[in-house]
Amino acid sequence: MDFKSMNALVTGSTSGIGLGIAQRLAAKGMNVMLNGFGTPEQIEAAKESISSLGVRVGYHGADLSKPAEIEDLVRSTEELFGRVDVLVNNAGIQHVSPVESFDPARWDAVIAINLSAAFHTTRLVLPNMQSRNWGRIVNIASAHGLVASANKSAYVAAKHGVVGFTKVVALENAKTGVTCNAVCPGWVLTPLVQAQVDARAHKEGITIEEAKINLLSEKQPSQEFVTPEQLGGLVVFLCSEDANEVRGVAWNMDGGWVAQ
Ligand SMILES: NC(=O)C1=CN([C@@H]2O[C@H](COP(=O)(O)OP(=O)(O)OC[C@H]3O[C@@H](n4cnc5c(N)ncnc54)[C@H](O)[C@@H]3O)[C@@H](O)[C@H]2O)C=CC1
Ligand SMILES: CC(=O)CC(=O)O
Repeated sequence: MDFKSMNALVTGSTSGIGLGIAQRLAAKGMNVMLNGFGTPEQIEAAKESISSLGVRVGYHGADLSKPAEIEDLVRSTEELFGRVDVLVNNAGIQHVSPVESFDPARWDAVIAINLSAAFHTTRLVLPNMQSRNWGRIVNIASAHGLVASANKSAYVAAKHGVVGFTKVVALENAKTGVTCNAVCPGWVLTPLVQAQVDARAHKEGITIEEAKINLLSEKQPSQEFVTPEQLGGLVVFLCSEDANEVRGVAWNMDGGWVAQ
């Protein structure tokens, strides 16, 4: 399988896990369409980190809570590269609150960005993948797609939804060359988690370093953060020929979180 003739769309790839995955795919020779928010400098740096690997790079700022912008993102990627071979649904946000005080607007945003966006991108790329009888869809779920934690109702519901959706897409395409799988990371030290570390340090009156240790100790037996690069390596594997019969899995990479 020649990754060098392939094109990937990675949502939420201006930082964190998405950028790490985009860089690993680009290092294998895939052209990459980036998406996500950020300052012009951040977006330029993300693009440069991909183009410096000798592949083509595009950027589209679609807000994934808006289906019309998702349609434009997919259409623009197909126009730029000719087709989408690999779709990585990665964009996500977090909101932490008990159910009774959970802001309904935050609930809607988490469900839209973390779950519904994956439905929209998938429904839009599938027909062309099916007509070519090849495609890879990788959904970045979470350990929270397999088990729950208090105060994360929307996130846990969305991530469990992503795992369920992944299985359905895998089954509907099981007799084709299109596979769909989920990756379920444990803690990764990205802006999404740094905000929780900072909040914890503030609330408990401890240092940022102590807050990181406490966060890991609670859930992640390895006591080490998973890295975006490691997750990128797993996505590269799921895109390979060796993964032709990996279908509908929810593959955790979580330092032992869900083994407990
Ligand atoms: N950091 C962690 O410990 C874990 C993260 N995840 C998941 O990994 C994915 C990436 O998260 P991180 O890299 O940690 O977070 P991050 O905050 O570093 O990156 C999120 C990305 O999504 C983009 N984004 C946010 N809202 C968007 C919107 N409305 N439209 C388009 N793009 C939007 C951001 O601009 C950014 O590029 C998320 O789905 C998250 O739930 C899963 C397990 C663990
Ligand atoms: C483990 C994750 O998915 C991150 C979180 O719960 O905030």
